[in-house]
Order: sequence, then C-alpha cells, then structure tokens
Amino acid sequence: MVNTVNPVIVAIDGPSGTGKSSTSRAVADKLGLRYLDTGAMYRAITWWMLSNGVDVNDPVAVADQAGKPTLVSGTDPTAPTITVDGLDAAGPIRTQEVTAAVSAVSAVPEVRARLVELQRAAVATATDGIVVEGRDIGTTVLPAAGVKIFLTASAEARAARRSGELNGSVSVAATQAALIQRDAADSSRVASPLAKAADAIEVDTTELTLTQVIENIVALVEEKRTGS
Ligand SMILES: Nc1ncnc2c1ncn2[C@@H]1O[C@H](COP(=O)(O)OP(=O)(O)OP(=O)(O)O)[C@@H](O)[C@H]1O
Ligand SMILES: Nc1ccn([C@@H]2O[C@H](COP(=O)(O)O)[C@@H](O)[C@H]2O)c(=O)n1
Repeated sequence: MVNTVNPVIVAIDGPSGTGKSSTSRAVADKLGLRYLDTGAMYRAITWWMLSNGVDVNDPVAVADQAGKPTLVSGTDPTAPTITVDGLDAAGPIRTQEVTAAVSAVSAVPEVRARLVELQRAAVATATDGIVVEGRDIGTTVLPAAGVKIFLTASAEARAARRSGELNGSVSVAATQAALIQRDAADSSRVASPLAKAADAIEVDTTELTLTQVIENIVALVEEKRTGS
C-alpha cells in the first residue's frame, strides 16, 4: 500500500554531468513529487555576485553579500523556475562565466548556510514529497531523506554527453577537463563538499540509458513508499 502519511524525500547527489537534473525531473514528474535543483540556486547567487561587481574569488566579499539577493525556486518538475530579485535567472545562470565561477562562490560557508536554509524551507512546503538534487543533499541538507542516490559516470561519458548538448562547439577534451576541475573543487572544499552519504545507493550511469536510470530510481522510490 502506498504510504500517503509521510511524504517521500529523495536526495540525488553526484558529480557534474552524471544525469542528476534529467533524472530528478523525470522521477519527480512520474511520481507526482516536487523537484528542487540546488545547483541552480548556487548558480543564481553566483550570477548575482558577478552582476553586482563582487569579486567571486574573495570569500570575505562573497560572504559579506551572501544575504542580499532574494532567490525563489519554482518546484514544478515540468517547468522548474528560478528568480533572483524578481528577475528570471534561468538563462543567465547557464553561461560559461557562471559555470567557471560557481565553485568558488559555493565554497563560502555563509553562501551555503543561506541556501541550505532556503532548500530546507522548500522541502518543508512539499507536502506530497520532493526530489532534491545537488552535491551535499544526502550528507548535509537532508540527512534523514528516505531515499538517497549517488549518481556516477565515467569522465569520458559525462564529457561526451555535455559536448553533445553544446553541438560540438567545445571539444570533448576541453569539456572533460572543465568537468574534472569543477568536481575537484567541489569535492575538496571544507564546507559540505560533494560526497556520497554512507547510506546512499550508488548508481553508475555510464552504460545505462537515461530511461534505464529513471526506471531504476522510480523502482527504488516505489519500494520505499510501499515498504516492500
Ligand atoms: N544515462 C544517460 N545516458 C545518456 N545521456 C544522459 C544520461 N543521463 C543524462 N544524460 C545527458 O547528459 C547531459 C547531462 O545531464 P544532466 O544535466 O542531467 O546532468 P547533471 O548531473 O545534472 O549535471 P550538472 O551537475 O553539471 O548540472 C544531458 O544532456 C542529459 O540529457
Ligand atoms: N548542493 C549543491 C549543488 C550545487 N553546488 C555547486 O553548484 C555548482 C553548479 O551545480 P550544477 O548541478 O548546476 O552543475 C556545482 O559545481 C557546485 O559548485 C553545491 O555546492 N552544492
């Protein structure tokens, strides 16, 4: 029997390009859950810092400004949204400039404290359950999540997937180097680094299609919901 009393909370973490966003959105949509992209929140605050002339490589300057922007995340998996001070940030947060700066900003403890508070508030309002994706969801943001998944894939597979998105405008080798560099920064920071929770289920997506990954995770969540 489906458990309708406790909303299921699904944490999906993993390195860049492993399929967290594609998988999380589809799983949430199939199961009637909300969806929160925490990476978009770190990107959004980075965009605000860059737009407001804050030196993103100065942790003191970033910490000083971390409380200023107003971030709002829409959690419909079919149409996720993010605004900063009322402006639609969905496009600007995907630029190379933001991607190159986001690891420095997300390493600042004051930024993390601010965004983790917003993330937990979003989860608290998701009365039907939610899929939350990021780097530290299972370890730090939602350590009591009912289902924890850690997605992985080889660097080669991830780079090929990302290059495909960019229509070959950036070489696979350059894409792979950038992914590895961002993962290294995210894994080595002191404040809640990218890490697999001890009780997370690792899913290596290298040889799986996106559909297979989605089906696997839907099955894991259904098992949890039905207690089977
Ligand atoms: N199993 C898979 N097989 C093939 N392609 C995949 C698979 N999973 C995801 N993709 C594709 O790989 C690309 C990256 O996926 P996605 O954006 O979901 O990864 P991500 O982990 O959220 O990345 P990031 O952390 O950088 O935001 C997308 O183009 C997506 O369609
Ligand atoms: N829980 C999280 C989520 C993301 N980050 C940082 O944001 C960057 C962008 O994430 P994407 O998923 O959109 O690629 C990521 O590289 C991290 O620096 C984080 O720290 N914690």
